[in-house]
Amino acid sequence: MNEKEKIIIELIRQDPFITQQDLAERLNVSRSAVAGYISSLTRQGMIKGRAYVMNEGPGILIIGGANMDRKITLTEKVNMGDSNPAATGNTRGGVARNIAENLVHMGMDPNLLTVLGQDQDSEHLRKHAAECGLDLSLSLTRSDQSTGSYTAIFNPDHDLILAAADMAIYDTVMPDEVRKSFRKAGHCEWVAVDTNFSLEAMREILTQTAASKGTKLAVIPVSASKLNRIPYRPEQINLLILNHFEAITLVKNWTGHVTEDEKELMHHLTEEGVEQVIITKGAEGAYYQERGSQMRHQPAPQTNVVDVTGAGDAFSSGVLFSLSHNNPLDEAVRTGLLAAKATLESTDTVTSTVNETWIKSIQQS
Ligand SMILES: Nc1ncnc2c1ncn2[C@@H]1O[C@H](COP(=O)(O)OP(=O)(O)OP(=O)(O)O)[C@@H](O)[C@H]1O
Ligand SMILES: O=c1[nH]cc([C@@H]2O[C@H](CO)[C@@H](O)[C@H]2O)c(=O)[nH]1
Repeated sequence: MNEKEKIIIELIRQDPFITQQDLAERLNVSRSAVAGYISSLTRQGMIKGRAYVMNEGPGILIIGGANMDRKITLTEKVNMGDSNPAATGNTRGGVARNIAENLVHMGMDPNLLTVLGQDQDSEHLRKHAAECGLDLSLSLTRSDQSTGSYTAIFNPDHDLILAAADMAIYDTVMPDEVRKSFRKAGHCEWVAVDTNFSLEAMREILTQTAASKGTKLAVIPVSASKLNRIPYRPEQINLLILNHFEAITLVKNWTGHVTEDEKELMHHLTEEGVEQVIITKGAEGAYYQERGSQMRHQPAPQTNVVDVTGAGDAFSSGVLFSLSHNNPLDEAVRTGLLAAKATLESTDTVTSTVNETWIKSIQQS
């Protein structure tokens, strides 16, 4: 390496984006002479090439259900034990999948670890994921199981009468499959898990997350009946987002205390060791608390409810987006409430209204 080449290397080290023209001026030589030095340095292996630096954003792994949802809305008051006139429709669902799709719309690049059958529903879910850019490369397939499905029946006012979940496929996920997927995923800033997988698989998810330095864990229950799939390791949970009824049930399961009071529910969950807890309560909005501080509350914004499915998932997506972009919990809850409002005002479980432009506009408001 001659003197000029040594200076060029030093200048590139100080500013990897320095142009050949700038180098020429600093060395008092022509730009074409600089081009000659650069090709010589490249041949010598001192310069490996020019590269664009991508903004990868925070890595986030979402784990849990990807279902087909069947929505049945009665057109008249329910008549139990009889045939009821209704309007039906199918949509994509699954708490983990809904959250992952919302995050893709918001401009993030989440990886979804789920399990799908080999049927029409899985074909539809895979095709849609490919179209919207949702990464399913870590997901598993079962040829002998049906893709998860969720059938919800609503009264004419859009209130849920009952829902039925066929999700046996999720119980087939084995801890060693979870281990392999974590190895493939590499480092993530956040792991967010719903409670569709079995307790054994969930244990492995918590173990793998704890073993990955600096990775935060969010747990988002899908229903009160699946709360027993959360391993009792509250101190490993950085963020717990659950609705009021789930909070009452979890506190009872974990501590034996029976209470409906938000302050007491928060107290118990944070005392057990959870770092940040958010309890959503329908039109009342969200209560939240960080361990060692006071409970706070934000009311839900005025909303014209069209369809309630997916509101909780949109809320969780807004919170995860905001926290993974290093915003404080107050701001994350505000984003969650606004995402839930947009979803409630749409018939879609995941609404395309909540997208990158939307995120920018609410950040400025
Ligand atoms: N009737 C409503 N009016 C206004 N906002 C609502 C209403 N219902 C739900 N929300 C919003 O959605 C958020 C989540 O709703 P909720 O507490 O019912 O959780 P969830 O049971 O997980 O929801 P879902 O199962 O319907 O997705 C609330 O915190 C609130 O912001
Ligand atoms: O047990 C479950 N019930 C419902 C859901 C999903 O909840 C979504 C609405 O919040 C809906 O899409 C359904 O599939 C799930 O993933 N597991």
